[in-house]
Amino acid sequence: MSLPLTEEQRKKIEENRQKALARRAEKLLAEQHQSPGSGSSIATNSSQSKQGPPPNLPRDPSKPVNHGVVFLQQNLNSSSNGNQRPPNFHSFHLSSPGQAKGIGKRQEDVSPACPRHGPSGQMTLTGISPPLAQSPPEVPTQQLLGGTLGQGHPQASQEIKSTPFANTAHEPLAKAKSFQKTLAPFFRQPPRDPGVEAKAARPCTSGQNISDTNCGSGSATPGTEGRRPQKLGASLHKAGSSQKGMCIRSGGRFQVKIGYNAELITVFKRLPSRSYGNEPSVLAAQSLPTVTLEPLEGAEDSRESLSTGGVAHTCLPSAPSLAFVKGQCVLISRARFEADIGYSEDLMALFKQMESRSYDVKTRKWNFLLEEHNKLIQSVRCLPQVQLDPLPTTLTLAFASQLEKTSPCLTEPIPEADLSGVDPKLVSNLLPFQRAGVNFAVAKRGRLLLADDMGLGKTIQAICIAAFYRKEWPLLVVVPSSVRFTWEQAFLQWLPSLSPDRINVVVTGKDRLTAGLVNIVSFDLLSKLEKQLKTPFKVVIIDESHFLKNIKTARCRAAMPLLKVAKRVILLSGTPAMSRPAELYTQIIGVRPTFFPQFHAFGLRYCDAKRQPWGWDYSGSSNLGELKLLLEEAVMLRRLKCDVLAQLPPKQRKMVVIAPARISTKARAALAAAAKEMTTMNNTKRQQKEALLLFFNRTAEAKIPSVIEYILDLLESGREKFLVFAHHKVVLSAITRELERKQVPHIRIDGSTSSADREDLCQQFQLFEKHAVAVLSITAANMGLTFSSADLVVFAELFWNPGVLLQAEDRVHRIGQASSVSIHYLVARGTADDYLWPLIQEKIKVLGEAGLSETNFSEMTEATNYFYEVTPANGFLPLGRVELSCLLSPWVRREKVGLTPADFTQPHAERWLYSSSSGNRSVFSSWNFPRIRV
Ligand SMILES: Nc1ncnc2c1ncn2[C@@H]1O[C@H](COP(=O)(O)OP(=O)(O)OP(=O)(O)O)[C@@H](O)[C@H]1O
Repeated sequence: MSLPLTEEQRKKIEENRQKALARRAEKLLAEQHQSPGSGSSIATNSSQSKQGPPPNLPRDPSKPVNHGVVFLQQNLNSSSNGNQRPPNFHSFHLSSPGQAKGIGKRQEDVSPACPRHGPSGQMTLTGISPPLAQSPPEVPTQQLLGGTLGQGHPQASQEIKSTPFANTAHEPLAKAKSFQKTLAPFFRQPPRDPGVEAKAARPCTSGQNISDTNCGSGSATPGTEGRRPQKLGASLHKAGSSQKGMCIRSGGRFQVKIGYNAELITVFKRLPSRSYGNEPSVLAAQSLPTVTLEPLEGAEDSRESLSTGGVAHTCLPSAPSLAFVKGQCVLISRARFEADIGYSEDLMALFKQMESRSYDVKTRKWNFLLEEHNKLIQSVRCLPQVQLDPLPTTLTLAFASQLEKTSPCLTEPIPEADLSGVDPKLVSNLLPFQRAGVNFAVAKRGRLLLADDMGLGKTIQAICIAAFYRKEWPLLVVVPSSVRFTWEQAFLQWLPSLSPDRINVVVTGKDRLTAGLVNIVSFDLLSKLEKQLKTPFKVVIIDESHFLKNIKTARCRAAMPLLKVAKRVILLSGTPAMSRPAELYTQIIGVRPTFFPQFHAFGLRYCDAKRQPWGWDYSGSSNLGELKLLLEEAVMLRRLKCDVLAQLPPKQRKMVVIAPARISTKARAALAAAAKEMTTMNNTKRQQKEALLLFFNRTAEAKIPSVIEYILDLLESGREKFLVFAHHKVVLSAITRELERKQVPHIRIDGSTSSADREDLCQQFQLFEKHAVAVLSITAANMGLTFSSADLVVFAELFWNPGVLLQAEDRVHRIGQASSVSIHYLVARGTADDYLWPLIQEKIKVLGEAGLSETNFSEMTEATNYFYEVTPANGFLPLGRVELSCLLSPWVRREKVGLTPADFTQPHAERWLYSSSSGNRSVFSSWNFPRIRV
């Protein structure tokens, strides 16, 4: 940390600064003398305003007259151009003290005397003229006068007070012109990063910027920002004398205290917010031999101040540029862009030549059809004092059809994709909005970010899109490790044509990444295994693609090259950016590698990039409307739950298969022992029950790491509020411990929580504004509590009484719940869940058939792939209907197919048993028994 400067050090620094500035002025002056051609200042561009193009008139240094000027500014913070960098105010020097005269006429009255320089249509002192002539007709005159024009008029927030100044109307016409030359550098933009400046710099069209034309007075005002003060220095030197003045803040306005200078007054008169005060103090600066206007104290960026008279100058924040306007084009809709730029008379004239022009009274900006973009930019390049940056190339490419007007209609309907090659089971199950998602993906040639809200079925859509490009497989699916097996199940469920042994779930770093036709790998393993890749995958799915948000992470570094070479890239995320646009960058270039090749360009435009002493800060946001349009046009499809609520069931259950790899060897051994105990043939019913309880206990401990991993993944994915139910204290405690460690706000309600506390905790959770987790006991918190502010329930453990589970689900699915509720059941292979899950299914089914439960659990979960429908066609034997009594006892099933306890713990690739109950519905888990081929 640096120590504060002492007073003495500050003085020394200030002295040195003054000296440096003086030396700089000297040097510039010398340069000025050496190159007479460049000594000219104001561009020869004259306005085509009502007054017509006046000649370049020499500055008149005569008539020293004492007078004061009060220059009022209402809104010191108003930004004058699209760059959002307010021009700064600089000191100025005038060569000839003038005779005091009244100056009070409005610009229109004086205009014949106000020379404009340069080619037709060009106004030199951009932003000074009152906006009346250029104002859109819709804007009330009073607004214009009152300074509410805003963007189109940098000084629009200034109030016009036409307090008469003495005698200005009688000033020789010639005087006015030199004001432009002299005052132009007063308001300049702060120094910018050279890189940024270079990027933003508009090529000088004819080499004729402001500095290129000599107005005959010898004073100089360069057109380029960096050169303006130099020319000013030259001007001062030639004049040989100057006046001193200063800016004094006065409420929302500021006063300029300075002696008379005819040119200065002419400029003042052209400022709409001018007002004249006759207080003695204002006159204090009169008749000084030099003119130095000291800017307001405390203004930003004192480094930018220029001192030519030995006075330290600071900059005036937000003062409008008198000479140079700079801004940018910003997209505001698929068809239109707006010019985000300060006021310039010539620019207004140019805008009015655009056929598609439209003025937005709210934003006070002009906007145009995209097809006029190139024309406008080209025309603006002829205005030396205006810099209007075009839309970035990425945008012009993305909206090429609008720019080139190749597309007759604005929103062309997305054609229906031909899904005849995709499994009918999948296609027929797509909800209408999901089908539209697949169409969108195919229209984008298989490269997109599918950013549907959580729970809207991104998995089924992604599988369908990938299946559309099946000829280009093998397919790579990169997912968080906690959902690897859920994805496997989803492929099995939705693509019956895909043989199960063609699915390769990569479980360890020793596995092969390319062993299957469908290869599912976690982010972390991908970074270890990517070197295995000899030929790139042509089709890649990335689930929870926001995991790639940080380009520096190993997972991102591993995935990005794959995405670049893949032909189809399907990114899935319900929360592509959780806090700032910078997080979107990798996902955007993942889908469109040619967009914004440099992050910096993206950062400047959309992350409000700011240079800090330590480097660039990209944590902000800017032009978000444009970013949204770009994403929607070329990268992303996003639907919110509320958009498609009518198509969604009130509850969506999902079985999440927890990765068995997370179960420790010790736990696995304990589970095997418990399973063995359960399968002892001669056990009584009571003994069987005890054995199941033992198995259940062991399962609880074994599942803890995977449960925690899943919860943390949910939090990382942006799930804000959810409930986690568990039965065992050890599980509840492990979860709360982890949440405490991660400092995630949470509540816990279990059997030891008093009824008074329960209500309080419940209220606390309901009122939490950000993310929060309610950790609840299945048996102690399944009734009487309302958690409708959440829409997700996670069951870390199962329970044999489905009625209790349903009640627990309904803590969220109740009155006050406006959304579709997601229920995730975490089920671990090779554990008691193998028994409990089918048991629960059937019990609920029975309840449903008896009219005691509205929920057809089996139907819901069938869609969530716990079961596998078997047909002889796919090589498996349907075992026929199994009696309900048998279903309630897992042993019957086992005996029926002749399994041994060891089968329960075999590697998942070999576990397949299929059976069917009524109709075609399978009722047995697809993974908890060995596979039996017919
Ligand atoms: N068309 C459908 N038919 C049947 N079930 C569906 C359908 N669409 C989605 N589901 C089910 O809805 C649940 C949520 O789907 P999925 O997990 O794909 O959502 P998601 O958008 O990926 O959510 P998240 O972002 O939370 O991962 C799953 O159980 C899924 O099987």
